[in-house]
Amino acid sequence: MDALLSVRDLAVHYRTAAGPVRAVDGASFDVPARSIVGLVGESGCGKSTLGRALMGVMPRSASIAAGSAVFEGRDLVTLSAAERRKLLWRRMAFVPQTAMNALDPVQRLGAQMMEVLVERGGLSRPEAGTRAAELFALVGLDSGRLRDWPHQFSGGMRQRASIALALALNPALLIADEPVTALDVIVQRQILDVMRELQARLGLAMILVTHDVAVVAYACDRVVVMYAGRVVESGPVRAVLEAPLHPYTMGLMNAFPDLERAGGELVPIEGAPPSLLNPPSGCRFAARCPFAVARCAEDPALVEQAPDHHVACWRAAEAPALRPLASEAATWAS
Ligand SMILES: Nc1ncnc2c1ncn2[C@@H]1O[C@H](COP(=O)(O)OP(=O)(O)OP(=O)(O)O)[C@@H](O)[C@H]1O
Repeated sequence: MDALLSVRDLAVHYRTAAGPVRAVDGASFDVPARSIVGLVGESGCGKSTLGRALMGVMPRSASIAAGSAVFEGRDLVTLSAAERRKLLWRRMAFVPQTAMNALDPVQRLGAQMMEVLVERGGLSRPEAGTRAAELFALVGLDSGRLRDWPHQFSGGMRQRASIALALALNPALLIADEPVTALDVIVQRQILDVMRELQARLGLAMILVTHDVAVVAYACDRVVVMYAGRVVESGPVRAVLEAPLHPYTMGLMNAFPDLERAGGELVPIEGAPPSLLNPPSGCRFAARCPFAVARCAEDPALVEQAPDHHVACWRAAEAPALRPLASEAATWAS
């Protein structure tokens, strides 16, 4: 596969007084060029940590403990800080969890855009002015609004502006952390449409971090499902969401409303992900899994169960029989 980014056995730990929190504990997946990959899982599964580790924007207590992340042929894990900084914005860019974190509230949007284009991109001021207007148009904003302050924008417009800012220097990969979470469903769809359009028009690849499987279904080409710091299933969106092989993915599918149509009973997965301070041995989902068997006390490896469709579950071969059961609320009631 023509992967722009190849992540292998990546582990990211936080140092805490109670010991290391293994927030990402052996994650492997690929991001092919020109594709949108959804990184999905419940809160606390390590998605944001993984996205931030790839960008190299981590708190001081976090460190990459193992693994590799090869982007355009170079391992991000072993790059020096200076080499990393060169990639940031130019080859890979980040849209943080809330747009207000990307935007400076006391600077007009145009000035923020100019700063990136002139100072980081080395454009002349006239070139940067033209490019800023282009970028605003690209995300569906009127260039006249470059004179506005962030507070004059709605949530959706702010998200568009932070995407425009991330795109300023033509990155090949955009990592967006929960880009539509705080927005209502109609605006969510508009932003996801913008992201899809940009992907197609600019040939970008994106990693879209989200807790919402409906967002993945709507906007992504591929999906990586994370649970308790591990990848439990990955593959093309249609294959994974239409025929999930992991019970956690099956459970997530029941737990979210569809972005395009309401209806269908929502069934939550009982319980919560385990603490990553002392993660359980064996399959980490076993304690919440309605299909757990004795074998689940051993750790299942992530294997290619079907072409390009990876899963870490001892019972993956039985998935066709388990899926109908997983769609029943009674199965998940403890
Ligand atoms: N700065 C930190 N110090 C210690 N532990 C942390 C820190 N940040 C996150 N964690 C822990 O790391 C694990 C993964 O968190 P992370 O935020 O990456 O998950 P997530 O799936 O992105 O969830 P969310 O959507 O809530 O951000 C959690 O157990 C969390 O408590």
